[in-house]
Amino acid sequence: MAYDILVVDDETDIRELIAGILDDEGYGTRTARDSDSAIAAIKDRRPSLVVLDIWLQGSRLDGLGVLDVIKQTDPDLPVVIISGHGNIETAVSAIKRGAYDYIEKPFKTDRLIHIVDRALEASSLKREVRELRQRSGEATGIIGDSSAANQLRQTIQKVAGTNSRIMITGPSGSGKELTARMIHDLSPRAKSPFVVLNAATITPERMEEELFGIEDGSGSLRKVGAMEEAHGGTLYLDEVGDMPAETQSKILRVLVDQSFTRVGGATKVQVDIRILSSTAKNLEEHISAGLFRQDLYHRLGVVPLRVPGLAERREDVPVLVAHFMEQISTASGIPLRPIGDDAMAVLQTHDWPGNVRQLKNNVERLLILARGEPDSVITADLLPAEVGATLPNLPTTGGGEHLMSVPLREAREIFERDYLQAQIKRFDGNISRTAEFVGMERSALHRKLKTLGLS
Ligand SMILES: Nc1ncnc2c1ncn2[C@@H]1O[C@H](COP(=O)(O)OP(=O)(O)OP(=O)(O)O)[C@@H](O)[C@H]1O
Repeated sequence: MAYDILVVDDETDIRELIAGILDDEGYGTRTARDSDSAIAAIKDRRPSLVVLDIWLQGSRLDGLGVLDVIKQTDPDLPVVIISGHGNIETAVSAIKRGAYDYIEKPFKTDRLIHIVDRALEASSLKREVRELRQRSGEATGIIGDSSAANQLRQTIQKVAGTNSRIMITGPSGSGKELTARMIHDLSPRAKSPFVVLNAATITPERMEEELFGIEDGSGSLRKVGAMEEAHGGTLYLDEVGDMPAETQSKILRVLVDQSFTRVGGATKVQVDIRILSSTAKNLEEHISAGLFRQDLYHRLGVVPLRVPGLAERREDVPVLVAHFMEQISTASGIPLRPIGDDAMAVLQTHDWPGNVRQLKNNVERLLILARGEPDSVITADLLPAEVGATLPNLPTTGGGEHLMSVPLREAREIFERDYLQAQIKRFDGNISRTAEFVGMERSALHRKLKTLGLS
């Protein structure tokens, strides 16, 4: 998708000049001459970036005022400030209020392009980091050699290039979201956002504001919803069967004309999105029970795609285990451990009701808990009871508790210490860069390090 840059300046010459330069660079541009039309243009459709004059004569708000509105409603929208010569103080104050950078008038074309490029790069990087963090070290592809995994990859390849809507079905933890991400990553929309909305975790009262955003009484944008955030990209509706009936009708309307109104608003917002949905439930039963609209089901599931549970592809277990071990070890610095044949046999014969997610959690726990014994092979007796191993001679923690009865949450705390230690080392002790990488505020990281006894 081409970038869409909004140029806001009260001086027509400068406005047209900036828009012209950016157009020549291949960016799409829109322009606004005052604060109200700028806010209206943003409300109309979220731009990729705003180039904003600081003065805006004759406007209700000056540039800083517009900047404040943007940062309150959409803090991730990058803003480049145009300031008058010798106005460094105001420009610096703009940066403190959240602008990405500023450029002084008169400016050189190259400098404008350079700053805009950098701001766009930083914001897509920011988004990538956020998405990566959401994935929290997840696989970048479907791992597995079974014919079921091969077939799944082939189907993903086939449907990715089309714009068709897809209903992904399969049991919980089987890889539906991963499948949706792969479809997005392989599609022409890959450079635009992939936005996840999990209907099972949002209360019916908040569903519409999460999907469509909010406008207040005066028509100002208060919150960007998932539909708008996904503009140009893909919206993944997880557990779509849990959508309240009223929201289902509204989604149906979006599918028909690719536009919607925000909660509390009247203006139509046009979006270009591809919708992928998923369900672990039997939606046909939901339809018979009158809980899900049949017409919506057909429109969302133009292409149905089923992700098989792990019990249907046991041959994938060894390669998944190896993959997760490596992933966790790389992220945390915990050394890899070889896994014994007996343990692997147990893992491969287990039924995995929680599918790949459950297997992954167990691998994580094994790696963390086996880390005290360098080079030791992970044996079946280290496996948790629910996985079906016999548990004689369990190693014990300092407190005398059985290691495998340590809940994953506590195991993760042990893991967290190693993880943070490894990241700090990686960034040569630089706390700011570590904090940015692990997605924490600097002060929060400091506190965490203290609690963990690391500082
Ligand atoms: N074939 C696979 N290869 C590598 N990793 C996988 C695979 N399948 C699933 N995973 C990983 O397992 C975890 C669960 O997968 P995912 O979240 O995609 O499942 P889901 O079916 O969407 O779950 P839910 O129904 O709970 O939403 C994720 O960490 C994912 O990266």
